[in-house]
Amino acid sequence: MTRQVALPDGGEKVRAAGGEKLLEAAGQVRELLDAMVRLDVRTPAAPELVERLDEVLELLRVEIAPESAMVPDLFKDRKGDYMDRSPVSGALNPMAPPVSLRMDGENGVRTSTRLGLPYQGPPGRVHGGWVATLLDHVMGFAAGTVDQWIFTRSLTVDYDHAVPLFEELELTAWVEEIDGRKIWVRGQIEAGGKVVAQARGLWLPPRNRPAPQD
Ligand SMILES: CCCCCCCC(=O)SCCNC(=O)CCNC(=O)[C@H](O)C(C)(C)COP(=O)(O)OP(=O)(O)OC[C@H]1O[C@@H](n2cnc3c(N)ncnc32)[C@H](O)[C@@H]1OP(=O)(O)O
Repeated sequence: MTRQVALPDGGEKVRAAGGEKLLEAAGQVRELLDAMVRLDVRTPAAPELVERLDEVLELLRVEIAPESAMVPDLFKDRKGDYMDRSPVSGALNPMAPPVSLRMDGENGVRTSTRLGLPYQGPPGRVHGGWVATLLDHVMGFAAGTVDQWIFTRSLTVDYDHAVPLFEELELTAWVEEIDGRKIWVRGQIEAGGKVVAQARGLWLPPRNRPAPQD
């Protein structure tokens, strides 16, 4: 079973298209997100922060595309820098940790990441919703989100142990079984060499799409 899996390129296309500065800005906003959750509520920097951010937003208001322009047609191939805006692996999305995906054998996808305070759930641990998000994302790519949409139909996550903040997390996902349109995928997160979370899920293309090739 050999499957073609297209992965986000970690911003290479953006860089090649002259978006180096925008990538740098995304990195700064990512740093800003981290700073926001580390500020004291009475920080004396707040008034100036508001003023400076207002200037930044003023600059952007005339540049940003309408929301509808950023939503691609579901049944056309994904083009442009759509993947660079993803909330998990999008180099241009400051919400994304980000993760840079790579192949792991023929049917698997692997990545590593480290999450900081914006992702904190219980003290010192990654928020469970983000644990599921990370797994959903890498498992979706392992399922073969290849220039077409394949959706998560079911995802069951086992939170075996705490998923720690500030530590290197190894994420892997692999296709377990293909049954017609149904693609069953497994995924796991390791920290310090131990599996801390694992998941199994079902991925499906929309009904009017051709079935994936075995
Ligand atoms: C940019 C990169 C993104 C990375 C990927 C990230 C992943 C995502 O965020 S995806 C977004 C979240 N998911 C969604 O929006 C999906 C919403 N759901 C849908 O659109 C539809 O339900 C869709 C397209 C998945 C499936 O549609 P449809 O084929 O009509 O569904 P449905 O008939 O309910 O199920 C199909 C089959 O799966 C089976 N099935 C469904 N759930 C289960 C389950 N839990 N266990 C076993 N079988 C199941 C059904 O019984 C059915 O079987 P059969 O065809 O043999 O009768």
